[in-house]
Amino acid sequence: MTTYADHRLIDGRAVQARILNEVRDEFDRARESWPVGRLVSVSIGPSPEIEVYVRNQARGAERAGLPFEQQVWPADITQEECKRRIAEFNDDSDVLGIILQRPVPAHIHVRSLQSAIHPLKDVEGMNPASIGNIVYNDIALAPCTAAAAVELVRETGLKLEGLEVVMIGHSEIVGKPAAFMLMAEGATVTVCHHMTRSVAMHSRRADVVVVAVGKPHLIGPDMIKPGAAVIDIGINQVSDADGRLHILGDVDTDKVREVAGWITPVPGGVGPVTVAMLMRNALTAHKRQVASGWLRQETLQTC
Ligand SMILES: NC(=O)C1=CN([C@@H]2O[C@H](COP(=O)(O)OP(=O)(O)OC[C@H]3O[C@@H](n4cnc5c(N)ncnc54)[C@H](OP(=O)(O)O)[C@@H]3O)[C@@H](O)[C@H]2O)C=CC1
Ligand SMILES: Nc1nc(=O)c2c([nH]1)NC[C@@H]1CN(c3ccc(C(=O)N[C@@H](CCC(=O)O)C(=O)O)cc3)C=[N+]21
Repeated sequence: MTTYADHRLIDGRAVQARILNEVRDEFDRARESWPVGRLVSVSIGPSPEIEVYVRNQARGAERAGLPFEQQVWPADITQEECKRRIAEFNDDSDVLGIILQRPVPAHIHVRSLQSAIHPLKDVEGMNPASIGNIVYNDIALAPCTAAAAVELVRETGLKLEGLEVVMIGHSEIVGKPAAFMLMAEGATVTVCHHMTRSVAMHSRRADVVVVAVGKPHLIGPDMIKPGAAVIDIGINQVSDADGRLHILGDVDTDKVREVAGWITPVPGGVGPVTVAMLMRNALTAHKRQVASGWLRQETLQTC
């Protein structure tokens, strides 16, 4: 197989560090004018898979200088009680943003809860209003993972205008918003899903391939144009022969890196940048809360 001199891994941890430093500096400045509240993470029921990224979010918040509160609600909590608690957070000016961790138990209607989070506190960009705004090219509060994918394409230095991008996977929280955001940046976007006749036929002619499916090693080197950028969003837990758990992306990284111009590793690629985008969204949410007078009344009361 040909090895291309220009292949390189994109270091998501370095991108994360840069963004978190910027966000931290901005929060330091913002605090001189207005109090900055805390982020509240809500998990419903125990879930080991959620724990990893909640821990990463907590670390990211610390590095951005933001208080982070982790709540775990009982697995048998009712939908009504969840909504009541979310409404309390909406009204609490010390709560900057609400993160509703997925998955939730089967009896909980997650979309309905996401709608209950006030758009000004929707730091994950999951409220239907936030997702709808993406159609209008208003991408300031976009879903963090989709935003991370776009950020990592920018990191390659490729000009997004006119770029041929193939998005593999079209879920509501990742693939669809990522496709819209890339369109907003001027890319020509093809979206593939499980009914696409030949994903390889599309991906092979793309300048950038973004993958969010959830199947380890779905994307091999024969599916990538030499020199293309590959953004691997997949996070799949697999156990090795000794029973130890590892995470793998959707891309066969070792083989694809021989062909690709740029590739994001897993771990150390999209995951850390997703956490950074969450903190950037928190900053945007704070600014919007100030601009809309949301924090004014409370501050006057405490003066
Ligand atoms: N790094 C991060 O921050 C995050 C990572 N993830 C990871 O990203 C991956 C995807 O997550 P998510 O979008 O929530 O997953 P979903 O299961 O919601 O969506 C998967 C998508 O892949 C499509 N698909 C399934 N099989 C194929 C196939 N063979 N070829 C092409 N498309 C296919 C599905 O299409 P259809 O609907 O037509 O079946 C669907 O649109 C997971 O590994 C998840 O862990 C998710 C969120 C955040
Ligand atoms: N409401 C909600 N918001 C989410 O943001 C959300 C979600 N639900 N459900 C599941 C996915 C998954 N996800 C990850 C984010 C970061 C890492 C991450 O930081 N990963 C590191 C380290 C992984 C490790 O330490 O094992 C890495 O890839 O390098 C992983 C996974 C967020 N998700």
